Amino acid sequence: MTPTLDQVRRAPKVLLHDHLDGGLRPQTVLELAGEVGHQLPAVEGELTATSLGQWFADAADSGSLERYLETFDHTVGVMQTASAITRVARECVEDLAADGVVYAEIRYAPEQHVEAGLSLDEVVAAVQEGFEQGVAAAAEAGRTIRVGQLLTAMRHAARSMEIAELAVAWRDRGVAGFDIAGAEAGYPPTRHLDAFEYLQRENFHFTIHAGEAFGLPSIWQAIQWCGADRLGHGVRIIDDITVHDDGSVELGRLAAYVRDKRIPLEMCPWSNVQTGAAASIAEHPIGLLKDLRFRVTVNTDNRLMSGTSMTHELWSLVEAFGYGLRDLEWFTVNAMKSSFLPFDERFALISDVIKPAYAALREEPAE
Ligand SMILES: O=c1[nH]cnc2c1ncn2[C@H]1C[C@H](O)[C@@H](CO)O1
Ligand SMILES: [Zn+2]
Repeated sequence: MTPTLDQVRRAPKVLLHDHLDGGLRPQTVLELAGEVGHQLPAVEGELTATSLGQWFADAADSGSLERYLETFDHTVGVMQTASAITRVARECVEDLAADGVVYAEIRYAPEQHVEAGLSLDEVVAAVQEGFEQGVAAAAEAGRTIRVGQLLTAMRHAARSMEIAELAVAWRDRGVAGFDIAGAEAGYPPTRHLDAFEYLQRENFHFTIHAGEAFGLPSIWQAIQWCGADRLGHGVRIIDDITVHDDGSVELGRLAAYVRDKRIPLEMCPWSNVQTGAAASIAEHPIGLLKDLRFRVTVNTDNRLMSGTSMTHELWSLVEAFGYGLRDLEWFTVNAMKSSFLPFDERFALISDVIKPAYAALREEPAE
């Protein structure tokens, strides 16, 4: 059954890969830049929330991860005080809840928010405060959402051990896991091996951006050297899959391992189109990977830069691949199973929230 856009909007959604500094409202960027005197980029015509939002989308639509990442100067630049960070975190949760997201893990790099003198600990506290305000505001608006923080270390920098320790220190106060992000080529995840080994000794969870702008060696290192629980993007796993002329499919050893071990792929279709990792949504490897029953999840990555939302990502897949409600439920249950929440809580969200809601949507009369 093909869903309507309104049904996709109302369906419960789970988001594992969303950057806090990639999801600001354009209006908030404008206001915060005015408050702190941050110089925003020159846009065509008058500088308004609309023209600024368009600037982000155009600049990010670059075909290169490096140029895509340059746009973050203008979001990170206005997120240097506790009040600004708290506001962005609160609005993030409100926006996700309004989009029908019921569970989200939201990431950012604390080390990028200390330019005006905040300590790493104060940054995490400011985000947590904003998340709690956002959950409360969503509840007042009749929406139930649960959120956790993922602390990211920048792969070109050298603070991963410190950030890993910060994540573990906050594990019972809102931080669900750890990640590394930033330019991939030239910065292999093994540079941060000490941090990953520390996290494993602590029985903590982490995901690694890998297989986005760089291919199989990056994925292989993330899994086999670093021990990643999930792959951020992981889209280049497709390079280890051969589709023969007769339609038969052959998996290389790494692709087979990823599928056999049910390693979750945090796929972000529109982000990949912008950075050139996929030519279009219709040609995105997610279609084949889903058919082959990899543990695929659907995510937004950067809602501001991609002008996207969970509804928009899923709806684009419905349009490109003809997915129905059962397919969307499969992505959602995959994501919930792959979250860094304790098992019993994941299980409860699947059986008490996700499954009943999708069953009810399927019961709705066709338009
Ligand atoms: O898709 C991405 N790949 C690698 N790095 C990314 C991506 N999206 C955002 N980032 C970076 C830029 C942000 O400032 C940082 C922390 O959220 O993570
Ligand atoms: Zn990302």
